[in-house]
Amino acid sequence: MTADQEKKQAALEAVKYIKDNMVVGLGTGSTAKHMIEAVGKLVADGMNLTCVPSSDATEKLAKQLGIKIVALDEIKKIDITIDGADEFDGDFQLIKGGGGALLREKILAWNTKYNIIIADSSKDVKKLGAFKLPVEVIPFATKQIVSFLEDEGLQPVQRMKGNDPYRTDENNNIIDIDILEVDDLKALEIKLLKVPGIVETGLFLDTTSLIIVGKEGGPETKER
Ligand SMILES: O=C[C@H](O)[C@H](O)[C@H](O)COP(=O)(O)O
Repeated sequence: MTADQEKKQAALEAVKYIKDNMVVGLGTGSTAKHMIEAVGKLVADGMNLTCVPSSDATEKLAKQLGIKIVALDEIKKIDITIDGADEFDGDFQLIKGGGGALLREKILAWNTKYNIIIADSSKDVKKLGAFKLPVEVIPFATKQIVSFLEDEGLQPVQRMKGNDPYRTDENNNIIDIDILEVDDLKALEIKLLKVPGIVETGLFLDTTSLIIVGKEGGPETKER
């Protein structure tokens, strides 16, 4: 099975949790894309769903598929959000933001009753950190924060798009850092979020309820 087939299998399994009249959070990325297409089919088949997108790209695709989109402030709580991840570990901790959507994704996750993560089997790791952790920062403070992260030994690299700094949907920059040697992720998260100008990190430590992994022989569902 290819990674993309695993992603699709996980996505199709996850949409089974969606019921009529739900408010659904739509994640971002290549795995989430399969899920959004499947949600589009549910809607085409007559299901009444209201969806909140986690990025401009997701919003665009959802609209093309005829999915009803609302802004987060138009609803009280999201019933289910289905999103991808760059890595997950045995404690349901994640690294997200490879595609730069971590800030809105984390806001959605926090405002969701039940968060489902869908992934191909390569995302399953013993310890988070082979994938660099994205940190979203405001442009005004980016250079200073890079320097701070260097002093912390986190080997920061500012994300670029060609010759220009990468910009998120919220017009911020991303700095990718190396956390492979970090054992206490909660302490790291607290330390980073205290720095003025750091808006959010791609560490999702306690929002996930269910992880569905695409696998040869059928999807594996891990419940927290
Ligand atoms: O910013 C992007 C998101 O956090 C994605 O959900 C994450 O990067 C996983 O993306 P993909 O499903 O393309 O591997």
